[in-house]
Amino acid sequence: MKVIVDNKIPYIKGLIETLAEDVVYLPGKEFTPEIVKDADALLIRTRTLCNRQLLEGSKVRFIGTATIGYDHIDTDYCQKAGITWSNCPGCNAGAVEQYIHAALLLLQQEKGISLKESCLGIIGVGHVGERIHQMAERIGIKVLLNDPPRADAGEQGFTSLDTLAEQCDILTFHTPLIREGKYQTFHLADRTFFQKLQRKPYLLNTSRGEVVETETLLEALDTSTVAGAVIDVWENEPHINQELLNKVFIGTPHIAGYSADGKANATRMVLESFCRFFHKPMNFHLTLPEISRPTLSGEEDFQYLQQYNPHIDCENLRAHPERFEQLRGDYPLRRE
Ligand SMILES: NC(=O)c1ccc[n+]([C@@H]2O[C@H](COP(=O)([O-])OP(=O)(O)OC[C@H]3O[C@@H](n4cnc5c(N)ncnc54)[C@H](O)[C@@H]3O)[C@@H](O)[C@H]2O)c1
Ligand SMILES: O=C(O)[C@H](O)[C@H](O)COP(=O)(O)O
Repeated sequence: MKVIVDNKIPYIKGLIETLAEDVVYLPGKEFTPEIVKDADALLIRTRTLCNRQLLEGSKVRFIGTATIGYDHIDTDYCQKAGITWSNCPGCNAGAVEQYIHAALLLLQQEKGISLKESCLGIIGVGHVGERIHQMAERIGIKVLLNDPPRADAGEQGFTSLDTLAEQCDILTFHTPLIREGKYQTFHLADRTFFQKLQRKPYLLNTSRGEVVETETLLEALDTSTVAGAVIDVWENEPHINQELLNKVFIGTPHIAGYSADGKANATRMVLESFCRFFHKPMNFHLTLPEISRPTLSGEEDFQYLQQYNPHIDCENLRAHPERFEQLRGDYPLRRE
């Protein structure tokens, strides 16, 4: 069996070789129709666009993406072509929670936001959004939730996006990228949405860049319709809008989910899906390297930021925006 593996999936080397005879490692952007033609499976990240152009005429029967998001897989095409795919639900939700928690603490420390007197709107309340919800309740922020698919399924506790726009001081996006249909999230934050904002909120986006319309966010920052933004995901990555990078409070190279723990979960889950599909025994063991924990001092919030402070990732990106992809590829995976 031949498997092509993205060479930036950590902890997989040595394990996949026990499950397949022929394993080829490649950068995610270098998967071509010629290369995948005789592969049985692809183990990918968000950088490999899996569509007709890549897959037509190939032997590929299984695609596993070691990520939560799967908007880079043309699922309709895969269904028609008889290709099974899987993602890793929730794998790095803890890392995104850590990122948002740190961003909220920085808003409090540096922008004078009183979290306990603020209202946080969470748009998309799945694996990540639920964790943010619980974290926000722990630290005493009032929360409003927006998730039309869950509300339409009869679940309680959700409110409209318009209500969030009117009442929230901080808005955080955690939806998948859905390009069309009833639950479209492509440019969910568009001009109409920004016009409804009442409280000059901070806007946080760790979902996908295309969920927020870049030009309109820039205008909203210029006109103080929003007080500021924390942006981890960008339209047109890795060729990001540098004007936006310079204007945001925090701008990072799509690393909110980049904890060692989250990456290890993803690798384990993608291997489990691979084994289920090909009826292989799951007798591999994935262990994370031990880390020496730093000695922390000061108050609890200060200690939290000593463990992870997104300003450092922001400074690195501002110094070299052209190295967006390299900064992700060489990221020193943090612990949750
Ligand atoms: N920046 C990062 O590193 C990073 C890491 C993990 C995930 N993500 C992104 O975050 C997204 C969410 O992750 P998750 O694990 O919570 O996914 P999930 O599928 O568990 O939850 C997504 C939620 O969004 C809701 N939703 C769908 N359409 C919506 C709409 N139009 N408006 C409001 N809510 C809507 C769904 O009902 C669901 O509850 C992923 O799809 C991925 O794109 C980014
Ligand atoms: O969807 C996800 O899981 C995240 O966006 C993830 O962090 C992206 O990871 P990458 O494709 O860079 O491995």
